[in-house]
Amino acid sequence: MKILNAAQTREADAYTIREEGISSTDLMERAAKAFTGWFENKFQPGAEVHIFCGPGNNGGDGLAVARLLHERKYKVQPYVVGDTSRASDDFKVNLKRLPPELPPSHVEQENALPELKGDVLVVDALFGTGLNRPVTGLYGQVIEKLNSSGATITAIDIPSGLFSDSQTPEEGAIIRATYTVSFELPKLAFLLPQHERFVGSWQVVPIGLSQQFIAKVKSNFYCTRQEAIQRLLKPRKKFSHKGTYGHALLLCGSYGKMGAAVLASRACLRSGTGLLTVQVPQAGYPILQTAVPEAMTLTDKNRKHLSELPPELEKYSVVGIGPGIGTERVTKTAIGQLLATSSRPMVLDADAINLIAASEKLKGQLYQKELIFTPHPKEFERLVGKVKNDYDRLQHLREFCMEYGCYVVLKGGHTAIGTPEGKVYFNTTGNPGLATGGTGDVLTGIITALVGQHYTLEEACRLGVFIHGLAADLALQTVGEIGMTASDVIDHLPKAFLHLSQPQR
Ligand SMILES: NC(=O)C1=CN([C@@H]2O[C@H](COP(=O)(O)OP(=O)(O)OC[C@H]3O[C@@H](n4cnc5c(N)ncnc54)[C@H](O)[C@@H]3O)[C@@H](O)[C@H]2O)[C@@H](O)CC1
Ligand SMILES: Nc1ncnc2c1ncn2[C@@H]1O[C@H](COP(=O)(O)OP(=O)(O)O)[C@@H](O)[C@H]1O
Ligand SMILES: [K+]
Repeated sequence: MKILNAAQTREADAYTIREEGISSTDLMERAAKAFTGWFENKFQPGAEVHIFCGPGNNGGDGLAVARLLHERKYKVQPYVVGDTSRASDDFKVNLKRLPPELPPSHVEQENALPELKGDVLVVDALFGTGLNRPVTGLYGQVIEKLNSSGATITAIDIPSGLFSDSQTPEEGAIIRATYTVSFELPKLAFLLPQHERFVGSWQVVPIGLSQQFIAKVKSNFYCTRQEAIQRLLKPRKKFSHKGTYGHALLLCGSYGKMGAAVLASRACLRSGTGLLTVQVPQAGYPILQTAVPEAMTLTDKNRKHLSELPPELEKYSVVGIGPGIGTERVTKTAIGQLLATSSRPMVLDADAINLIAASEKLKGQLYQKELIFTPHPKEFERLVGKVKNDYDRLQHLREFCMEYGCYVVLKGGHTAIGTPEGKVYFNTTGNPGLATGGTGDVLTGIITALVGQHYTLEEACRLGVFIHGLAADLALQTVGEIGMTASDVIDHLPKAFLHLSQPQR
């Protein structure tokens, strides 16, 4: 699913109106109906609903929603906030369409606002994607008052005051919504951790914007949908054999962190690799052989740390390196050798990233290779330097990927996958149960297995991140978020692959 910026969304609206020969008021009615449908599923009729409308089309949506919810027996009170003498045309049309028994309350100064009780519902229709400056003055005061009311706030399209695709200036007030119901596509702002407290839980409702327009408009940002991932999944062939599905090599673990090697290995095997060889320091040999009998285990000459590469590197189809390896000097040397000698695609995680980040020499060896980095935000900052905010982080992500021609899986709530073309795919699976040690090692194992099975690097990143989150979502049903461990995620990988390979109803 493509993510459009505010200007492109306006163009999509205009294009749809032209193509379908409808009026902008018709499109607004569709949007209001879509919102109302969502609202009816969420809240019982009879509830008290206070709808705050600004001067633009978002306010127009609010007025149309007020009329529709009133028809559906909610106790609605619309408010028209500020000077609406220059309100948008569709706002005016919908103001006129309010039935006589539903007169709007005009809020021209803050003290005209009623005291709202915490148990009422608020619909925020002050500003949408037409916001062009930070919200201050009367609108800002209204937003602060709504935020402190304790009411359940549902934002139409986007929380008022939040810029949809660039950093909101600090002085602007922003609605803290419990729910945000967005039209047709999500906004970039929803996917950034810094906006969690404003956006709350978000949903997209279709309003029939032109798919033709959306398909041809250029965007660097995408949200991954299950249907797209299902199309990537390759069924296994009847006469295939273990050689068909790649021979993965994992270089993981150090004294005290052999668990990382076990987790990455188990996840790799549960993600369809044909063969797996794991090289661990000597101290890890009995551990690996016992915990992961399906894997072949090689040992380093060093007892505690990775210090050398296995012979015949080229016989492996992919190399995954990093989980639990530590940052010893000998390990850094081994990574230098790997980058210098291997022509295979590589998945670089954890301390492999930290060692590279700390060495200009190693960074210089990254060009012209097939590389996937899987940093969490701290590791990413070690690679690219301190970032100012989430938008800045995305910019660094795109620049890093374009400079080195690599993929970066920037992990987090909506993991962002950067590509060498400067595209970013946001993942849509996963839950806070994943916020526990070892789940990143699991992801390394999964992506390594997929690259070994000849998925392209982009496919391996997108499918790998999606399936990792999906396994965690399936694990929710039995272990919940709090009790979830990395091993639970591995245990649910088979179900996750099954789920993806079955046609969805
Ligand atoms: N007819 C259409 O094309 C559709 C539009 N839709 C709605 O329209 C919204 C966008 O509408 P608009 O483009 O009218 O934009 P807004 O409703 O966000 O409002 C823009 C108006 O607010 C003013 N404004 C912007 N920032 C301000 C600030 N900080 N303080 C005070 N005033 C400020 C602008 O000068 C302009 O008059 C979408 O978010 C969506 O809710 C939907 O109804 C779908 C169909
Ligand atoms: N709140 C969250 N919601 C969804 N996924 C999360 C959340 N927190 C962490 N994750 C995921 O969990 C994994 C954590 O990886 P990482 O930080 O490397 O852990 P570790 O190094 O302990 O294995 C990543 O895939 C990340 O996207
Ligand atoms: K809004």
